[in-house]
Amino acid sequence: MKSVRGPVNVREFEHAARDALDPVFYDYFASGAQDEVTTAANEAAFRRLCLVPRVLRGLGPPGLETTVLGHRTSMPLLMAPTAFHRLAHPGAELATARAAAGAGVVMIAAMLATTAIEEVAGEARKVDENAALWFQLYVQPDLGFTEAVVRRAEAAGCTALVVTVDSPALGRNERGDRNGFHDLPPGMRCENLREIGGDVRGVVLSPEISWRHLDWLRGITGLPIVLKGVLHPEDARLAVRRGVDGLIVSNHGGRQLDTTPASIDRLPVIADAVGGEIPLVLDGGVRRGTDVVKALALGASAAAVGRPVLWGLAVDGEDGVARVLSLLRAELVNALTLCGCDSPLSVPRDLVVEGGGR
Ligand SMILES: Cc1cc2nc3c(=O)[nH]c(=O)nc-3n(C[C@H](O)[C@H](O)[C@H](O)COP(=O)(O)O)c2cc1C
Ligand SMILES: CCCCC(=O)C(=O)O
Repeated sequence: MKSVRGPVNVREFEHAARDALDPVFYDYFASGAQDEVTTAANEAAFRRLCLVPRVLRGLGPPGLETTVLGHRTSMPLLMAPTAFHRLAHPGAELATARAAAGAGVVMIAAMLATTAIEEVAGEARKVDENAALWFQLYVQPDLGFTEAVVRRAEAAGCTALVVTVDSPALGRNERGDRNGFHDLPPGMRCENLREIGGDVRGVVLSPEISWRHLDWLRGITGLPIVLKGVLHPEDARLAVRRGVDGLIVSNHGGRQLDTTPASIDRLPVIADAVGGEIPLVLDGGVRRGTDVVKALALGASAAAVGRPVLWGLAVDGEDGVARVLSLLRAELVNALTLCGCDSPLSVPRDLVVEGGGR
């Protein structure tokens, strides 16, 4: 018998989204690079890590509010940037933005969105005039165009730039190759790329992008800069030295270089390298409130979700995304309570052990 309540967790949202979506678009959202080893590893790593709760702490119900990069958020969970929301639902990024603003979480809007950043920002503000929106950027070799995009994000009121640094080339996506999916369907454009015609194929993922470009970016904008896609502790140290404001420890959901480690497995070593100097966000495979708790314990200020938002959007537009966020919120309250923690800031490192040892 089919459930009448709808999905009760993120996994069930994925199943429902798979039923709802064109299979080619489902593959685009779900897939990883090549053998999808890393995509699978991200979720598997969370299952391998165990939580060791503390008892009798008498703390009362946990509060979830915290700050990330100085922004208040109703819980330590952000929306990772994902491209092409219109493939999931006609409400596209406007629906996602309303759900994020309604839930009081930061949305990281993708440069490759199918809705212009000005419209996304306007929609979020209709729900909450203080809604926090960050902008994800692929630095382009054409610096004039890159600057034009940054100016649009600034003018729209975005409060941080998330520079994706794990993409000196596009990962090899074999599901996309098999499906012949290399371009947006007619009627959909990348509205943040208007200056170059709106065609996603105009975007250049270039191996020539370097720390020099970061210095240039630092010089043209006062916005905080967050690097997304750092996995090596030396890069984390270089980022701190270069004045970067935050890092997203991420392997792009396994969509770029396949066989990188699970992102959660890189978090402790990055946290040690950074030594608390700048905030860390963890994404990749976060599907449960317990996953968020593990990220907090291992040194993140917050976690972010990519695909879960897309599953919610595909199933029921704004309401679907809102439901995914509220499920994760309820799971997080439950997990923190069961762990004996009363806030995202009081999750100790020794809450997490490998496999049950020590
Ligand atoms: C369909 C899809 C599109 C994505 N597009 C972008 C993008 O445009 N820019 C970017 O920096 N990351 C992009 N990502 C990566 C996400 O920001 C995030 O790192 C990843 O999805 C996290 O893993 P999760 O999906 O397991 O939560 C995309 C991910 C997916 C699944
Ligand atoms: C040129 C498309 C890149 C979008 C992206 O980052 C992803 O699909 O993972």
